[in-house]
Amino acid sequence: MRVSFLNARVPSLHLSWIIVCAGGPGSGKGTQCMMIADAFKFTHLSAGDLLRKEMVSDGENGAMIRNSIKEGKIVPSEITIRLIQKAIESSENYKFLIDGFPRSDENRIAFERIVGVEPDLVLFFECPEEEMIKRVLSRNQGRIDDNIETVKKRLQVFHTLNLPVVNYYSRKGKVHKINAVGTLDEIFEKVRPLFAAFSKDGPRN
Ligand SMILES: Nc1ncnc2c1ncn2[C@@H]1O[C@H](COP(=O)(O)OP(=O)(O)O)[C@@H](O)[C@H]1O
Ligand SMILES: Nc1ccn([C@H]2C[C@H](O)[C@@H](COP(=O)(O)OP(=O)(O)O)O2)c(=O)n1
Ligand SMILES: [Mg+2]
Repeated sequence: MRVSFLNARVPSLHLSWIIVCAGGPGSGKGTQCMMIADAFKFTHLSAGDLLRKEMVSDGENGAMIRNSIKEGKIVPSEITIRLIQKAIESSENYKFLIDGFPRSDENRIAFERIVGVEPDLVLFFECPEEEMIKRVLSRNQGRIDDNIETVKKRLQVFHTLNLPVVNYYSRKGKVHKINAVGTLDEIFEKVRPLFAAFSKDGPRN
């Protein structure tokens, strides 16, 4: 177990690789992250999955998280960061793939302030809007936000809040764009070469 670091800048996280996965709803982030995590031994942390788990727990924020997700809005950063930190803390790994976070400049700035690290690489899955809508509406996971009304709101949030984060990291030379149209394997073959640099286990130098 790592040394506890909630609400503190943690030296051990500075020894980890952090890769962020961005893209609109249905662009295939979760699917590719699972394939990457499996092939390259990354710990996959989906911000949406962590929030959905918290939503159904007895925690005090459950109702608020449910409402935000239903409305396609971004949950306050402190809540999401706390869940991500807890997941990192309980891991022995030094390689993290964070899926769907940061999703706004507010998310990003709070993460930098609280955790004190920046991603090493940002994968950005580019997908046409009609394709994203089609995929979300046929996802079939019983999610309260996979309906046309909420998807439209999420696409709006993607343009106004998510893309500025991608643009910020792009200016820092950290973004790698991937065309997200194709079969799962075709997309994974575009992702694979980027991970050659992260194939070693253990702490980074
Ligand atoms: N390349 C692809 N082509 C077609 N369908 C896909 C592709 N990648 C993922 N999907 C499907 O589209 C839906 C959304 O994918 P998901 O990985 O959950 O996206 P995201 O996490 O970006 O919302 C899922 O039902 C998934 O099985
Ligand atoms: N950083 C984040 C990530 C997700 N959320 C909320 C708001 C999002 O619409 C939902 C669902 O996110 P999720 O990443 O699971 O959605 P997609 O995989 O892109 O379809 O969770 C958030 O508030 N903050
Ligand atoms: Mg997802």
